Amino acid sequence: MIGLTLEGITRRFPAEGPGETTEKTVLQDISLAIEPGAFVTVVGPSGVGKTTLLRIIAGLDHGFQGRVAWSENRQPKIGMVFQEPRLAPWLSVIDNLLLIAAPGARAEALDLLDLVELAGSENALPRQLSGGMQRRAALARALLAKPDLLLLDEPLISLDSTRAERLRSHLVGYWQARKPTIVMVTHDFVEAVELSSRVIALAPESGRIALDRTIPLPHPRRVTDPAEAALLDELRDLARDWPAPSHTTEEGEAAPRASNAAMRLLTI
Ligand SMILES: Nc1ncnc2c1ncn2[C@@H]1O[C@H](COP(=O)(O)OP(=O)(O)OP(=O)(O)O)[C@@H](O)[C@H]1O
Repeated sequence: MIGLTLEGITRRFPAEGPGETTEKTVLQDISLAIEPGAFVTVVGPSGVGKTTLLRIIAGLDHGFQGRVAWSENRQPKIGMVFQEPRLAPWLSVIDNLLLIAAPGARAEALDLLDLVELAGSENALPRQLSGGMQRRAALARALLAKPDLLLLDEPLISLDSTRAERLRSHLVGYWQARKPTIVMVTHDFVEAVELSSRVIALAPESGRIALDRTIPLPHPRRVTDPAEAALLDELRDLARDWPAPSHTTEEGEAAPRASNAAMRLLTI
């Protein structure tokens, strides 16, 4: 198991647009120690820098100030699921999975496709799948690589609520069995509180950490548990002034986000 430490991470992007001279700071002085085997969820409004933080941790963004250090002084094996699935369009789903897997991994790849509820789609080309299905294939591909650190950018967005519920439970089962360290980004507070061992909220404007809570509750969790309910209330209070995000449906169309997460927040 691998842990990581973020020390004073600050990310500024150059000014955009003619006449704009001020740099844009999206993350400011983010310092965190993430325990080996933790399941950390990062929440925050759209544009606050959640994806940027994942990209910095993944080593895909080098333009930041600060430091990322690993608990064992070695570069971990990192699996990342991006918001866009990034499957090779000319390869079938199973071949996309096997592209970066060890030889002889076909049976395991099929098991993982089953886990993400894509059994029977292994020979389809990515374009024959919906956006949500492609994202699930990308999740299976990341799991097959057996990463020490799994970085997930909204992996369950746009799924219908029943399927999302099942996949959450599969994801927790995978985490408990394998104990990779997970850092996940989500807009869904209930998802954050149901799944993770720690929730971190980033504040708009300042780009700093607004909330950092560990969740020492066993799984499966119930949102009616007082400790969970209290944390949800705290997150809702924080988010009162956040600009409304938008999301993408299973069919890949932009849709107003009056959907799952909001409904679930309202009904709990
Ligand atoms: N390469 C870049 N150059 C300039 N600005 C960038 C770059 N990458 C990200 N940004 C800006 O940084 C901000 C944070 O982007 P990021 O994608 O990390 O936000 P986010 O919190 O993940 O948003 P969302 O929830 O909508 O995915 C955005 O305003 C974005 O436009």
